Amino acid sequence: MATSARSRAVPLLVARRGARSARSFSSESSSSYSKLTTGFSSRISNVQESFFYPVDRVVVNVPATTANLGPGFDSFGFALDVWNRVIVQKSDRFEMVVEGEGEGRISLTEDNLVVQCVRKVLHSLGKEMPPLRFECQNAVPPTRGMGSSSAALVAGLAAGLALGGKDVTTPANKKLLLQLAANEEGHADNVAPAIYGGFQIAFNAEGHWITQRVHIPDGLQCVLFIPDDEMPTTEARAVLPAKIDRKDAIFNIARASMLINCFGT
Ligand SMILES: Nc1ncnc2c1ncn2[C@@H]1O[C@H](COP(=O)(O)OP(=O)(O)OP(=O)(O)O)[C@@H](O)[C@H]1O
Ligand SMILES: N[C@@H](CCO)C(=O)O
Repeated sequence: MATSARSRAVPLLVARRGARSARSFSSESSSSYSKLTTGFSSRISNVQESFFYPVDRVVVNVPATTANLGPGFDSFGFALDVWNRVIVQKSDRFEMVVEGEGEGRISLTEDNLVVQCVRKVLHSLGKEMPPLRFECQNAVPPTRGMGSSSAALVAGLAAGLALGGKDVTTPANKKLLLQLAANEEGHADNVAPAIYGGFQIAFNAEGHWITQRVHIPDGLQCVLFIPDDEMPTTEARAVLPAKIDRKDAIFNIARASMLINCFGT
């Protein structure tokens, strides 16, 4: 089954050993090389150690992701070497600064997705959100199919957990982060690679989100075609049929399985 590709970044994998990746990104219609992040974790591990310390400042780096990979609708996604950085600091008043992609369009008020996520996590930990200064340095263009909302969700939730005293580098807290982020997003194909890096197969099993890494060859690069036009995920999903034929399901199962096998051989 395919989702609407109109106005979404379309990934094309090419093996280019030793080739350089793009250093910067633009939201203009363009094709661009981006390395896949094949490391064993995303740079979410950069969150400041927070065990037993009052945390005043948190820095989170979260990658762009591409999801719906081939036949893997809502389940296959991988991380790209394009990063948003969110710096959250205790302050005497609320402040939001957005630089880079989405500047001038992304909300500067407390309804910003990153802020909402920090507040939500702190609430769930029984804490009120203190006055905070947010600095968002964005390289991920919003509403182009590069997982900008997932990057914002993961950054906000991770920052909230860290401010609430959790060490988000531990496997248990990464798992918690996956549950929180996928529940917010409704599917895990962007948030799983945003948290764990690399190529992830993610799904929901009886209310619990599960993700598994697909080992991919080193040196793969992804060519992205990024459209000028924006397409919010809600609009793209709205054109999908609620049901699919058995023959379409069979078509998809076979190709999804073959895609994973191709990466492994
Ligand atoms: N850096 C950001 N900071 C705060 N909010 C953001 C940020 N980036 C995106 N958003 C929010 O997410 C919305 C875009 O989400 P949407 O799911 O439509 O696109 P996407 O995540 O870029 O695409 P896809 O999920 O298909 O890859 C924006 O309208 C904005 O509300
Ligand atoms: N699988 C998701 C990816 C984009 O968020 C979708 O198609 O909505």
